[in-house]
Amino acid sequence: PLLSLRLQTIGAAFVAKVMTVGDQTVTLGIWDTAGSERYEAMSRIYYRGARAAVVCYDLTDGGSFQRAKFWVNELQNCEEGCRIYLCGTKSDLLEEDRRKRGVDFHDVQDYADEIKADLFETSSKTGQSVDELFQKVAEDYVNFSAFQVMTEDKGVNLSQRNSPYFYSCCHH
Ligand SMILES: Nc1nc2c(ncn2[C@@H]2O[C@H](COP(=O)(O)OP(=O)(O)OP(=O)(O)O)[C@@H](O)[C@H]2O)c(=O)[nH]1
Repeated sequence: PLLSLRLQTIGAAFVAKVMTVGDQTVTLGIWDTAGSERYEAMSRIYYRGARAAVVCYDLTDGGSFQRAKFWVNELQNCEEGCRIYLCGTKSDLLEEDRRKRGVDFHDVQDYADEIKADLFETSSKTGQSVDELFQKVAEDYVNFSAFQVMTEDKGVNLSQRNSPYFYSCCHH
């Protein structure tokens, strides 16, 4: 094309997605934060208190996987109650040509095991595995919250500002 326009995320975009898990309805509040390091401080504001983070990298770009590790470290250091999902994007390009894979699948799988993250390979173009990813996020949220309620003595004190429930982006 003569003119190629690519909109970069500045700050964050928000969408609410209503999901069904068994007989429960869960509304995921999803913030799409800027991947660029330039907006690093701003992204931090949006994921504070998040219960789940989908860390994306481009399956055709090894460097993007290294940058994804930076965000995983950030989350591990700052967000104890946040489950991490690794998401390799643009899987449609690999369907076209396997040689385009820039990150070895087994290396990512090993890393995912190490950080106890689930791993998905998705395509925004074809929609491949996108629904599965968000369904897993919702299911884990429901199951993990149920487990947490069972193991907590007397519920949750919402007046505690550092309570993960206070900032939770997901709610029933
Ligand atoms: N083939 C293919 N191209 C994609 C896919 N997802 C994104 N792209 C392309 O990759 C480029 C970057 O996509 P974005 O969605 O803007 O990437 P981003 O990581 O959100 O970037 P920031 O907004 O800067 O954080 C665009 O040219 C998209 O068209 C995909 O699933 N398949």
